[in-house]
Amino acid sequence: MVKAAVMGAGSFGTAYAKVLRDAGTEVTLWARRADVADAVAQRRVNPDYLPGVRLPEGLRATHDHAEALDGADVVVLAVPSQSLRGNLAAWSGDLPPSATLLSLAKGVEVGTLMRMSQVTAEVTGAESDRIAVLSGPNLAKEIAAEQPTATVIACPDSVRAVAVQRACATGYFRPYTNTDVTGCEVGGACKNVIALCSGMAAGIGLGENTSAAIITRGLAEMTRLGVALGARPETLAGLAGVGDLVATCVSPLSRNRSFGERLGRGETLEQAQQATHGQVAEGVKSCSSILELARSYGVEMPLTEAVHSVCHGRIPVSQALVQLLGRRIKPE
Ligand SMILES: NC(=O)c1ccc[n+]([C@@H]2O[C@H](COP(=O)([O-])OP(=O)(O)OC[C@H]3O[C@@H](n4cnc5c(N)ncnc54)[C@H](O)[C@@H]3O)[C@@H](O)[C@H]2O)c1
Ligand SMILES: O=P(O)(O)OC[C@H](O)CO
Repeated sequence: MVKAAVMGAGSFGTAYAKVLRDAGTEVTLWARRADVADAVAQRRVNPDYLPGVRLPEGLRATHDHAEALDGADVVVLAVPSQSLRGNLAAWSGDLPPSATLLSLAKGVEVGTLMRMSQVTAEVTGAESDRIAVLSGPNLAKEIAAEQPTATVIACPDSVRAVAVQRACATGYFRPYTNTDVTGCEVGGACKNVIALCSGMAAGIGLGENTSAAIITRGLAEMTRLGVALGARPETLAGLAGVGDLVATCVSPLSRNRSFGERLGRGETLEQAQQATHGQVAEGVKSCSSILELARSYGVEMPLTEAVHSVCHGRIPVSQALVQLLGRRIKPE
């Protein structure tokens, strides 16, 4: 039986641990907080992150990272992107040397401008064929409710991708494989920023024409960046690109969209942050790193630029809108 360590017991780490366990994989979930590990191990619940969800029998949980990692074939990295480097450094002495390292995080590191697979390679020294990413339209609460969900598992080594695919395929969770790690990571990181934008538009009262324009032009700008970084455009047209973009831009369950909506309604960044109750809206930080990355490749990302101006330049959403619509008109 495949053995997995899921490192991070937030919403998605917990939901994906359930998927793996439901698929027949042996799973240990590592929680940063001892009380969360105890709740999962003893009562089969994670009330802070997935309230109301009954977790499967046989799902182990611990607060001790070495215990979770011991003998794992797959190590699932389920912490927020800006904390991945620090967490990996703390775990690196205990990572099994031939395990597949599977990142669930959707972001670009501030400062280094690295994608999560690059951070993982740098910190652990693992070869790129051992590093995989999972990305797609995967709202944790819907997965935990066992609603039909598809995703993409990307790894340069297709044998490893298929092994992870088999370890998490269930009646409600359908993983596809891909070798385009860059495309999946660019899609996952950029869609959070576009979802912030979509939420901002909804928050100031705009309707579906605007929403559709943001999603479509958001796809165009994330595809431009992906291609510049070596991704395949087909990946951005798939589940990890347009699929995730649509789910995140339209769902009230998305933390990024909800965060943007609060800003659109006139709340400050601090007020919106407080309302997340400690959960991550990854796009707030990644809009800076993505924008810097895009500029370094000469790629235009006007929606990302607008989100960055609102979040970090502190301009009102209405002013960002005027700036966007004042851009030079051009062919599609
Ligand atoms: N929630 C979803 O629906 C979903 C779906 C797909 C991908 N993701 C991605 O998965 C990653 C994790 O998201 P999540 O929803 O599980 O996040 P979350 O905010 O619900 O939980 C984060 C978890 O990481 C732990 N953690 C460890 N070190 C941390 C640190 N230094 N700072 C903050 N938290 C730390 C927290 O204790 C917590 O258990 C993100 O990159 C997110 O974009 C989330
Ligand atoms: O809640 P969000 O905005 O972090 O989005 C969750 C997932 O990434 C959707 O696929």
